[in-house]
Amino acid sequence: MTLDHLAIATPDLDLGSAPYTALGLHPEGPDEDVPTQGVRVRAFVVGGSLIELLMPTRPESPLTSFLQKRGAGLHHLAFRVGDLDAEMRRLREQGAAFLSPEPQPGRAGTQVAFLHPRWGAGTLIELVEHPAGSRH
Ligand SMILES: CC[C@@H](C(=O)O)C(=O)SCCNC(=O)CCNC(=O)[C@H](O)C(C)(C)COP(=O)(O)OP(=O)(O)OC[C@H]1O[C@@H](n2cnc3c(N)ncnc32)[C@H](O)[C@@H]1OP(=O)(O)O
Ligand SMILES: [Co+2]
Repeated sequence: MTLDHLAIATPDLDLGSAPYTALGLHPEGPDEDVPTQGVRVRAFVVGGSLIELLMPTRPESPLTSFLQKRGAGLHHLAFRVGDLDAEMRRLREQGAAFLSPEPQPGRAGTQVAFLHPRWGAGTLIELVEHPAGSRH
């Protein structure tokens, strides 16, 4: 399993990007809206992983309540899996609690599923399956 991305919550993508651009990182492509999650994403490639900055695009986005309750900063870790359905079945057999019953659309054509932060010992953990042939 590999680390697919770290996600950082920010109220403003340009503000949130400042430390990463100062470090010499560049956005991978244009910002992407993911309406099913209520977020806009800016992704920076770091080695084989991404840092994703997430900004809410509507009041009921999970990022809106996160920013209100906790402020800007690390929001979740995401691990890349080959077969998301199989991995969800395997973890459910061990008692894992997913936040939605089925995989949902993520950025760049991915399918994603989130595990409750309680299961993640205080960290929100996401599993990601990429479409065949994609790098990031
Ligand atoms: C860009 C698209 C996609 C991708 O391709 O990568 C994404 O990453 S989308 C990212 C945004 N989507 C999500 O986060 C979906 C999953 N999240 C949720 O369903 C909710 O955010 C949540 C985790 C269930 C929290 O919902 P909320 O309504 O805010 O509930 P609470 O405030 O009551 O929180 C419950 C509990 O969990 C703790 N918490 C909340 N968020 C986090 C977090 N990001 N990291 C760690 N812990 C978190 C919160 O403090 C509460 O703890 P207790 O008080 O101890 O119960
Ligand atoms: Co994510």
